[in-house]
Amino acid sequence: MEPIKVTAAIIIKNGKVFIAQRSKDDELSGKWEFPGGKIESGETPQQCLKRELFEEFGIETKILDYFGESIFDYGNKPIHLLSYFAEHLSGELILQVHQNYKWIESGELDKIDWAAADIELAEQLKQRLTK
Ligand SMILES: Nc1nc2c([nH]c(=O)n2[C@H]2C[C@H](O)[C@@H](COP(=O)(O)OP(=O)(O)OP(=O)(O)O)O2)c(=O)[nH]1
Ligand SMILES: [Mg+2]
Repeated sequence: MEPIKVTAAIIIKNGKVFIAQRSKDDELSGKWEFPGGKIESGETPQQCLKRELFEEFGIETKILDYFGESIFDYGNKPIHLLSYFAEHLSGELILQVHQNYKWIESGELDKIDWAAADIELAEQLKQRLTK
């Protein structure tokens, strides 16, 4: 089956990484993620990510460099997660779909209860940021 393409943002501010917790009525309830969402037809990954960050948090962002990817199958549908660094330009963060968010130190990246697809990505990010 063709994987579902999903974008994920790595937003870093004052040395801390932004992560969000999926909501209670979600398939991956309580798990933490790099926020983003499914790429819609005709969209580039960068356009998708900018749209998702506005829809989910009401923030304007600039999408920066590609970081890395992860392919994971939760059982019914493989997910191809594409991550990009992003800068928070403006707008107060307001949760629209998540139950919580936090800014974490890079050293905490391997201590989070991640959605399974994110574990490898978080590990790669920790190596990148702590070296
Ligand atoms: N955005 C995002 N999704 C992730 C991550 N890790 C992970 O397993 N996923 C999975 C959860 C979902 O099954 C799938 C799609 O992400 P999503 O629920 O954010 O999609 P979306 O914002 O477009 O929401 P919807 O329209 O489907 O409700 O990707 C991640 O770090 N970020
Ligand atoms: Mg989403």
